[in-house]
Amino acid sequence: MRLAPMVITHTEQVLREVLQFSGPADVVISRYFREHPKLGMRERGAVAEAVYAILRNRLIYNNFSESGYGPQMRRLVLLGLADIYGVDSIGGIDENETAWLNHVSKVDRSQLPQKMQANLPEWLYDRLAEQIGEEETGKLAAVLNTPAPLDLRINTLKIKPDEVMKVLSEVPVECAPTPFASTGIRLQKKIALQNMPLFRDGGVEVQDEGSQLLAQIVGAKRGEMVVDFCAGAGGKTLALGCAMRNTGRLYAFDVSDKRLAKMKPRLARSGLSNVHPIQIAHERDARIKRLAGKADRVLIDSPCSGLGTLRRNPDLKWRQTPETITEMTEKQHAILESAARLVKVGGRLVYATCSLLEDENDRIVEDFLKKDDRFALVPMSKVLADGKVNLEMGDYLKLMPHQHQTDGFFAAVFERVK
Ligand SMILES: C[S@@+](CC[C@H](N)C(=O)[O-])C[C@H]1O[C@@H](n2cnc3c(N)ncnc32)[C@H](O)[C@@H]1O
Repeated sequence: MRLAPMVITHTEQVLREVLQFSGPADVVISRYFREHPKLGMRERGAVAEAVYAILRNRLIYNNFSESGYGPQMRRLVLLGLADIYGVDSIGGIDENETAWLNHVSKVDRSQLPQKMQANLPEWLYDRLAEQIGEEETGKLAAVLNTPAPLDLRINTLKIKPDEVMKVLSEVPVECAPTPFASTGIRLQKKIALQNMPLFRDGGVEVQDEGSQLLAQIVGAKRGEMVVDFCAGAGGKTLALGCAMRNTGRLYAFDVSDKRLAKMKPRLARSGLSNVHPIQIAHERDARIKRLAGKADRVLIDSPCSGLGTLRRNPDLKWRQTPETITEMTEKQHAILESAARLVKVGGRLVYATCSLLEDENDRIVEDFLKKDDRFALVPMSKVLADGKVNLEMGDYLKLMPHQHQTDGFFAAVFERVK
């Protein structure tokens, strides 16, 4: 089916705003759709997909667009639509544009310079290449520039895994248990989950397998006191509450009331009653001090650059800079130091990010261990073996999209020994 010509103009309008990078792309796109309620579902899908394709392939498209003609924004949009739907499906383009698109579609992209193929800003490419080498960076970038699969976490308080599989097979949608996280299911295609009782009644939540695994390695148990220090909209809070079988006390702290508000409907669906969401002013808030030395487990799902989630948020690579990373690391040091106070002797502290950068990961935890001798690192290899997770790791959890088919995640586990 051919796309309506208006898809091009709508995409151009959205793209113009998204490329200013003054806010997240998904927020800009959602607002645009709210302001244009008459836009159909198919058109909305095409506009969003095209914008995401342009963000993912920006360097290659900029290069291709030099050979086209007409407004630059239109050229980028046509390249995005052609990549997703094929040249023949784009309605409203003239013969010259068709010929140009057919010409560039024959370019062998594997012959382009590696940095252009990676479609990453130069500073980020260089940092990743320094960490893992150019070849590996190329493989990582290739996967980061593809859409993520849809992973679900089963809320075992409400439903059994085989019942979920049965419901999904009736959709029908191809799915399989995730390889590492114990209650994960990976779907081969996106489905309209929001309308299904399976989702509405809290049987499943959307959550990347990496994020699920992170909650799993916290090891939260029945009856414990657990703190989710940067709980946000509660992705990991819900998984922790489920692991605790809805017993004990689970504090969900965050500085953002907006994010905590988004947790509310998710909590209601989940059936959890052991969660206490609390808005704090900052990481040294007096309300935190009352819990000092009392928590069995503290998870810090730290604010970070989010560069491990580029499959979902491709705009982040263009919005982050070396300066924003430096600011972020200052925050990360401060949060880790402060949240550590909550852990009781014998308790565990988990520092995690969805960043791929050692500056936000290894460097932060190395510095922490140097400064605070009450904590000892528990090697991730041991944490995973104890949790019967079949995954090879060294001292830290380092999930990589091209190796583990998850978002990029980092985690380190510490035990308070004195
Ligand atoms: C990676 S997100 C958390 C995602 C969430 N854990 C989940 O699984 O859905 C990081 C969170 O840290 C919060 N944050 C930022 N600064 C903070 C601080 N000083 N103390 C506590 N939370 C903070 C942000 O508002 C954001 O929600």
